[in-house]
Amino acid sequence: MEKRPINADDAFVPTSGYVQAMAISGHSRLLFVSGQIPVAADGRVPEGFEAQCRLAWRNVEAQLKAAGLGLDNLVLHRTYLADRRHALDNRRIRSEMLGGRETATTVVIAGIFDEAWLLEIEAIAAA
Ligand SMILES: CC(=[NH2+])C(=O)[O-]
Repeated sequence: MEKRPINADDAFVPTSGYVQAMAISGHSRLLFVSGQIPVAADGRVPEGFEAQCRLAWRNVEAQLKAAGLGLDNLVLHRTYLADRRHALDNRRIRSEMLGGRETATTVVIAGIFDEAWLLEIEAIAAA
């Protein structure tokens, strides 16, 4: 499978850890990951955005792993933030959790299902 990042020359080029588009070819499997929430396997919801963001990403990675995939397979992810004030921390933590990997992405400020959850992350991966 080949992933080819695309940033059109005649449009805004992001500098915050994502690409404007991702072309994939030669893949045989797609994985659609539901919104991953900041809830641990034991039902615990950690305090604060930093801990919740890291946990939601670990949950994304767990779903990828369960399907025999990993972070290198990510093509697109979409993050729903409960509050715009978390936007810059979200970028920083996302970049750390992805080890600098850049994919197509969207960040939306939204009401999350449970008020205790400060974000939710859905993803698409290919292999
Ligand atoms: C995609 C986007 N708005 C961000 O902050 O990474």
